[in-house]
Amino acid sequence: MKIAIIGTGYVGLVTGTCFAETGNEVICVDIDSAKVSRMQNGEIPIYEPGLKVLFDRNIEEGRLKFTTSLKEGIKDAEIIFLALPTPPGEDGSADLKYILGVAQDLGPILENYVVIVDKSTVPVGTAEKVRLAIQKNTTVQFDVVSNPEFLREGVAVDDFMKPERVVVGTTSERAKRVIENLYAPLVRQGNPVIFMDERSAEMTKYAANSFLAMKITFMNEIANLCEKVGANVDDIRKGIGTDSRIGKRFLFAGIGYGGSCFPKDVQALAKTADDYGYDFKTLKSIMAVNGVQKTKLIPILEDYFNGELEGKTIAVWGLAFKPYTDDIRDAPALENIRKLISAGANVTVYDPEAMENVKRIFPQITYCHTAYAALDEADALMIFTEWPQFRTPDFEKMSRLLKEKVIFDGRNLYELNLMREQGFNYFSIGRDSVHFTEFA
Ligand SMILES: NC(=O)c1ccc[n+]([C@@H]2O[C@H](COP(=O)([O-])OP(=O)(O)OC[C@H]3O[C@@H](n4cnc5c(N)ncnc54)[C@H](O)[C@@H]3O)[C@@H](O)[C@H]2O)c1
Ligand SMILES: O=c1ccn([C@@H]2O[C@H](COP(=O)(O)OP(=O)(O)O[C@H]3O[C@H](CO)[C@@H](O)[C@H](O)[C@H]3O)[C@@H](O)[C@H]2O)c(=O)[nH]1
Repeated sequence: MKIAIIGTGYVGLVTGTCFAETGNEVICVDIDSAKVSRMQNGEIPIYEPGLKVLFDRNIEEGRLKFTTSLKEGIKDAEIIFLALPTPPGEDGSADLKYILGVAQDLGPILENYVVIVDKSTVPVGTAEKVRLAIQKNTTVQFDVVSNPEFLREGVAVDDFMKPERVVVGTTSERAKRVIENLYAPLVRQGNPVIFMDERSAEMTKYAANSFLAMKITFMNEIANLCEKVGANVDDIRKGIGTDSRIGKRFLFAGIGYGGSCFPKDVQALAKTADDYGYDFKTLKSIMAVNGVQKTKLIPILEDYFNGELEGKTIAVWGLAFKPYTDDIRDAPALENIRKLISAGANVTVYDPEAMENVKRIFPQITYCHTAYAALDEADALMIFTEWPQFRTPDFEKMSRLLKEKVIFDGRNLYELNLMREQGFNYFSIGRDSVHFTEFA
């Protein structure tokens, strides 16, 4: 099939590349001309494990192309995906200016029947808005389908190629057949393509993300209570996760959820609820709890240094909002670094992939080539992302480099007994602290 992808970011590029991999002819369109010329020269603009191999192969075999021209991109396309940004507007609702802008532009250039697919995360009613915006400017027949994307960054290729389910919102039989054919190679193992109406598909995406954000937030609150009552949240996680009604995944307590999706999608669903006059209390609590959780280690760090961070050097391991990505959108690390800087601390950081992106926000901090280099003469270590290489470090080397043997761990990487054996003061989430040094 001939497919056009409009918007070649994380979702657009993964979608385009993976559909090229299953034999389709794909053209990716983006308004960012620098990004398009990099891709035309074979350079991949994002770090996503496993994507580069597919990207290279499909360019080489002529199934994956890039352009800045919408008209050229959609020529002869049977399916047009909209994988455009839907950032929060000033009032927290999803800003539809990118989606509706492209929809306006599509009308006059459509030539034949086409299925237009919303892959972006969009509020209930958007498919209808897109349909009206296109219809204004064309007499050509088309269908608008809602097909929300559930991939996770860091494992996006796997999630896309082997989806647990594909959700498709459409009431058109013609569009349904086209989409069924397109996804057939990806759901061969028996995972379902679930058809529903457009509004339900749009709502499904927000419900999924908000539910997951709620699961994490609930565990973070259990963790906060564990600290007070002297219980261990990791044991609680194991104890409840084995109940299949609860499930093992997304129960890891830490310094809150971040990324380009959960924060904005929970907020957008809350805004939709407000717009419809429904007081969605759970969503409001999720946002409030997560807001505080992200920097909960800072007051503990301040107490440790008797309220004085001025002139202290704080080493940071991990900047990305999660491992295996260079994405720093709404990463908890950023807010923590902002607080450290305003308290007068010197900050030395290491992240395997995300340092270039953070340099644009915090040019004044020190970027190190290795995790250990960040520790040299530092007064403390803070951990914000659970990159695997931080899990079994050389503790003796760390002891030699750090001025004080103290770790503030936002991702619960180390067992408490290990920290006791290694002689580290250690503060984590939802577990007892380990401290050899008396502090305020
Ligand atoms: N990132 C994820 O993990 C993920 C997963 C599922 C769903 N989503 C949703 O998918 C959508 C896209 O997210 P993303 O992370 O890929 O965004 P992104 O910011 O990485 O990419 C969007 C791309 O669209 C381009 N663009 C903007 N206006 C354009 C226009 N008029 N014409 C052509 N291109 C244009 C931008 O230059 C950019 O390259 C959002 O609604 C998001 O909520 C994201
Ligand atoms: O047990 C957990 C699991 C995750 N997180 C945090 O939650 C955030 C989001 O993680 P994850 O869901 O793995 O990453 P995303 O790539 O943002 O993916 C989410 O957002 C995407 C965009 O909508 C959806 O497509 C995915 O299904 C959904 O998982 C990160 O900050 C994680 O550190 C935790 O704190 N504890």
